[in-house]
Amino acid sequence: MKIGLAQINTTVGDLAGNQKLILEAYQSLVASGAELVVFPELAVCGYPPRDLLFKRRFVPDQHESLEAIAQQIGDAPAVIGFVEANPSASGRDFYNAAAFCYQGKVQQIGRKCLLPTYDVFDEDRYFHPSDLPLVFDWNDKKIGITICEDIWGNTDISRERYPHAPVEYLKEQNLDLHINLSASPWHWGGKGEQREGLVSAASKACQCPTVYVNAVGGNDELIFDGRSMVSDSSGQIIAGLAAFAADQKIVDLDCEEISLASSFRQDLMPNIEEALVLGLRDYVHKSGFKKALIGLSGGIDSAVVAAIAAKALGPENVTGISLPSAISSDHSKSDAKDLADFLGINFHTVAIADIVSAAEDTLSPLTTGYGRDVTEENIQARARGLLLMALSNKLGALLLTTGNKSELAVGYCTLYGDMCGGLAVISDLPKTKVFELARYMNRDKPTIPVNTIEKPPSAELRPDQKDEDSLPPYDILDGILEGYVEKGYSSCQLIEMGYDKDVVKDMIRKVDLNEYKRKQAAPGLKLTPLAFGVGRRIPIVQRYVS
Ligand SMILES: Nc1ncnc2c1ncn2[C@@H]1O[C@H](COP(=O)(O)OP(=O)(O)OC[C@H]2O[C@@H]([n+]3cccc(C(=O)O)c3)[C@H](O)[C@@H]2O)[C@@H](O)[C@H]1O
Ligand SMILES: Nc1ncnc2c1ncn2[C@@H]1O[C@H](COP(=O)(O)OP(=O)(O)OP(=O)(O)O)[C@@H](O)[C@H]1O
Ligand SMILES: NC(=O)CC[C@H](N)C(=O)O
Repeated sequence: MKIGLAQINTTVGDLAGNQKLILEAYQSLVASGAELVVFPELAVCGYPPRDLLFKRRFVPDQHESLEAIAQQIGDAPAVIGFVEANPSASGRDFYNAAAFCYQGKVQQIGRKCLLPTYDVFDEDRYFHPSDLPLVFDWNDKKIGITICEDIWGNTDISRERYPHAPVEYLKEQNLDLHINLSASPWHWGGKGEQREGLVSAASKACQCPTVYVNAVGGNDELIFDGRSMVSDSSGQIIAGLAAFAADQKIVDLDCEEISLASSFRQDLMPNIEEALVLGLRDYVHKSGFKKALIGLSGGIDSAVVAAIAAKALGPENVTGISLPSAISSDHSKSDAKDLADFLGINFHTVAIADIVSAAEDTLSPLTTGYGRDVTEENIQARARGLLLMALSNKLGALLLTTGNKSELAVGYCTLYGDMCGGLAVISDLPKTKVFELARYMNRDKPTIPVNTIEKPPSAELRPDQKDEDSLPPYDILDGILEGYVEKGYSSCQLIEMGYDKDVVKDMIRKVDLNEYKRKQAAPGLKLTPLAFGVGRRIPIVQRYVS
């Protein structure tokens, strides 16, 4: 049997646009010989729809869209993810469902059994779980349909969470084909390999091929990497689709030719670069923007963000602004200009010395006698924020904010200053990884000036300031932050791991104190298993210390 895998990039809530994508992919795959076409989880409305589901017309409108799609489906079936209204409406009003459509109608409906409710997922809030996955006969073939998390029920972490794994049921069903519709976002730490293991294990258990179709594209902070795949009945992965790009392919299950896409397995840095490019491009374009704006300090964070933006949007759509103050170094200006030349982006200089002194003079009747402190440092960052947001308004370009995960963790950033902006591109990338990515981006041609990578990081908000005056070296800071923020270790555990007691206590205190800043920060693209954002919900006002 020839199966078409339609790895499409939907937009949440764009019912008309998603319908068009679904029908175009269906028609082109069927024209090329597909006998059955599979789409990702919730393809009709996009994933995750979150509280759009509570808008009274959303699910009915989405049902109408599914009906309109089904009318265009001919003899070759399409399996399409959608939200089904739950007629028994016992609290959770919907099912996360898959429609098996052919000959102009929805002929079968499968429902998700395991509802992920952890990290960025919140499906228990919306969906009712099905007891069993759908199994039915079509054209003398027995087909089983699962939806994303349903195949995760057998993993070590989820065995305790879910008492019944749908695959355990499916393996008794003598299936000819197992189909899984997914919306599985990427993060580093082996997610791709984990999925391959699960797809392969499902095939081995059911002794039949598994067709796994994943979503692709950015939606808010989530980056779906695609990498749809097929495994044969022995569990061998026999086909793979592109990573971080829309793709479609026909796989002939009767002709088990191994045709893995070359990008199927990749090193960490290409993954991070591609994830950021896709996440940034989709956030900007799906929000209705074409252009982006970045304050270029000559430092590494803004350089990496500008390089990602140039790749994602095209250099002609990116503008870098150097905003030197009275204390800015010469290299901050020349490194910013070199970067803009390397990238081919638009570049302008707007001096802020006058606006900073005007702000200080205006305040002086109220501040005389206090002495200079962080207030004046922040006035510079805020003057830049003011001017960059004005240019965003005027040029219709989205301002990208440049803070990395390390500084956002400890609050080394100015609220309403350098935190201004619509998307925090690298807010889930620790500073040590920012350096690695910058070096990686220079692999083929000069992209980021070497001086930007080699000079010591500095906020340049007071003369001769260096990040390491206020923070431990970044390799130590990032180790502590990974342990405390991502793994939940206590200070005692971190000290036992060999980190200095005073440094640990100071950094943990800073992380806890700065929750208020992160709550007001722009949304950021998720790259790690635990990002600041919807997957981490720490109270702002709290006093627990561990
Ligand atoms: N719990 C709470 N809930 C809500 N708001 C709270 C708050 N605690 C303080 N605040 C408010 O926040 C203010 C303090 O925050 P903020 O004004 O940002 O100022 P603050 O955090 O004191 O200073 C910013 C620090 O970041 C450094 N920095 C700035 C810019 C860039 C970089 C870099 O390297 O990239 C580093 C800078 O050198 C300075 O050390 C308080 O004055 C108060 O208004
Ligand atoms: N002179 C400047 N011109 C333009 N933008 C600036 C300037 N200084 C700071 N910014 C903006 O504020 C952000 C924070 O910069 P800062 O130098 O304080 O810290 P950083 O974390 O070392 O960042 P970077 O590595 O980009 O310098 C920068 O990434 C940039 O977007
Ligand atoms: N949509 C889903 O069910 C996603 C959950 C799954 N564990 C994943 O991250 O891939």
